[in-house]
Amino acid sequence: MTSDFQIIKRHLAKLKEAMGFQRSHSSKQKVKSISKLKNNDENGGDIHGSINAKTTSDPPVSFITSDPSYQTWMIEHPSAQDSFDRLTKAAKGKKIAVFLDYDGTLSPIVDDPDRAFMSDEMRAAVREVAKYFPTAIISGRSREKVKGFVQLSNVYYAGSHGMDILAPPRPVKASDGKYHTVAHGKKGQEVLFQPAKTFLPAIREIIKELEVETKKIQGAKVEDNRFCVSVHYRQVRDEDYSLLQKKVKSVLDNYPEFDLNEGKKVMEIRPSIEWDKGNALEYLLETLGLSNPNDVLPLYIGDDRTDEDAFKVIKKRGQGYPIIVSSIPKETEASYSLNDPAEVLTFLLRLAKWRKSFSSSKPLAQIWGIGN
Ligand SMILES: O=P(O)(O)OC[C@H]1O[C@H](O[C@H]2O[C@H](CO)[C@@H](O)[C@H](O)[C@H]2O)[C@H](O)[C@@H](O)[C@@H]1O
Repeated sequence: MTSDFQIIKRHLAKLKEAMGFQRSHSSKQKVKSISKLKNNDENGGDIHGSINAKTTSDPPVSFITSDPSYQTWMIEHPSAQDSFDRLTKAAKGKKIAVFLDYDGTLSPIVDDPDRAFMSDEMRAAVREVAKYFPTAIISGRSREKVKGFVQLSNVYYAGSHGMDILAPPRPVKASDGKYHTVAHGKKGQEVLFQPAKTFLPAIREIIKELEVETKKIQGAKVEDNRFCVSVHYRQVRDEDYSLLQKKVKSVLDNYPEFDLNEGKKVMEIRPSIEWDKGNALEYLLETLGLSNPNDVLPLYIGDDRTDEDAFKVIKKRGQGYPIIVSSIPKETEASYSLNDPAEVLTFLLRLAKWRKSFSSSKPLAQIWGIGN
């Protein structure tokens, strides 16, 4: 007998088909295969249907909520806010570990990447969450830069899309040992995990070449993310985009050991190694002693393609909360959604408040010996 659930699923699939949804490009997909990116929206061309015309700013909330494609999408990716009681009920007797992306999640997307500041309210919310849950920020930025934006000492940081992690020392896979460097910081002994270290000299060369090649393209910006590089085109004129793309590709032709991926109005260049935000999430869970999937629920909030790798890992574990930040329907591995960084803020505050309300135990800072 066909269940109601199956009927609804079939109905949704038909609706999606009618609206022109397609599977997303995985974060590993090269930019070479994506044409005409410049005029697409924030998401680098994932979106189809009625919202295709969107360029730099988000549609008004009234439009979003009345848009049928968004409503359909929300059935499959319900709001983490609306599902809060269900999420926390499932977490009873388990530990939650919180993982957060930075740009587009903790800070709104802005034109100048150097000015993507986090609000004091958001900082306070993350600080509060990290008092009760082990918390890590996993960003595409360099670890130092994202730490400079966040300015919290009670969270862990992974930069360069997870290729630069500073975490407590714990036994991890022996094969990882060659990428470790012991560091002594405020939190005592920590270990730097940098699996792309051998690529550093080539990355320096690439940055120099890109700076020369893109100098004459107004608005183009090369960002040094230490183990990866971003070439921004948010402020590049539409008519200059293909020239910029051509120049970036011509530099990379001499560096076949690097991949070129597409983010939000940014071309992201990174070493072609099997290491992404998903691996970083697993690594952190392991080093923080949180690897038992029956006991630990990882919660990951992110907005971009590279976050999909982390969503996949959580889905594969079968336990946890992959939450996408998006105000438009898009293909994702996430199970839940939040509209924008403002909703992320409300959600984080609620999470901390919930934990605090039944907490007779000490805050993590005291247990883990880390400050805030
Ligand atoms: O993993 P993330 O922390 O989300 O980093 C991904 C990229 O984020 C930044 O670029 C994006 O945000 C900028 C500031 O709002 C915006 O100007 C840009 O258009 C976005 O793509 C960062 O600057 C990149 O290096 C990261 O790769």
